[in-house]
Amino acid sequence: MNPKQAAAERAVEYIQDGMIVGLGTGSTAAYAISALSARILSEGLEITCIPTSRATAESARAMNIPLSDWDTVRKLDLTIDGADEVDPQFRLIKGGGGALLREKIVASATEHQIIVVDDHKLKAALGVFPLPVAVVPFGWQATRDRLEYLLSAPVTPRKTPNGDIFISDDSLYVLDVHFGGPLPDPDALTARIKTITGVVETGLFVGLCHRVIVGHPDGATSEASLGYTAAL
Ligand SMILES: O=C[C@H](O)[C@H](O)[C@H](O)COP(=O)(O)O
Repeated sequence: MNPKQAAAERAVEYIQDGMIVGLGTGSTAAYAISALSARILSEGLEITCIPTSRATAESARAMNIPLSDWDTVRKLDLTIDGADEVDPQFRLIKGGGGALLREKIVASATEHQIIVVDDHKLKAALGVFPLPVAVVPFGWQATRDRLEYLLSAPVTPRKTPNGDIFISDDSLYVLDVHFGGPLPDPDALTARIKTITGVVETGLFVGLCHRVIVGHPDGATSEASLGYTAAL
């Protein structure tokens, strides 16, 4: 079995009747959405979900997964999402698909955040994958220049495969910061970046992951948890 699929299917086992569940974005999270849909069908699982992107909402609807909105939900019991890099302290780089802002809002409101990855995503230190930063489109060129100056690293605007500038679900641009090596002081980095006017959010997630489930090439999974003590 595909390692991403194996990790995602293991994560879906943590979902219980009555939960409010966050649905992540990306290819790994997509496997979780399919597995969840299968459980709803086979077990009559009663849950409601908050999607982290329009694409995820569309997939969930197509698979008859009940969705909710923020009018009725303030806290989520469990969220399953992917990541681009994970370090030993469970810090993450996310946003390879541009969904970092909604993903961080959902993660911040989630009691038990499960990150599902294949073993290539495990890193001793974050920073080879470019760090996405969501910015307001107005004056983005000036925001990019200030980011480059602050961080001493090249910053490029995210483009679509056909070369247009990428626009997020919240009508923001995404600037990728190419550190090309370990992030400088990851715990303080988002606060530093947010001193720049025009920056909305970064794809650096600190203190927002409680469990990591890793899929391996042979289809086995391994997992570890941090700071989450509820009986499972
Ligand atoms: O914006 C996208 C998300 O942060 C994804 O969860 C992340 O990029 C991982 O995606 P994938 O599972 O496709 O590697």
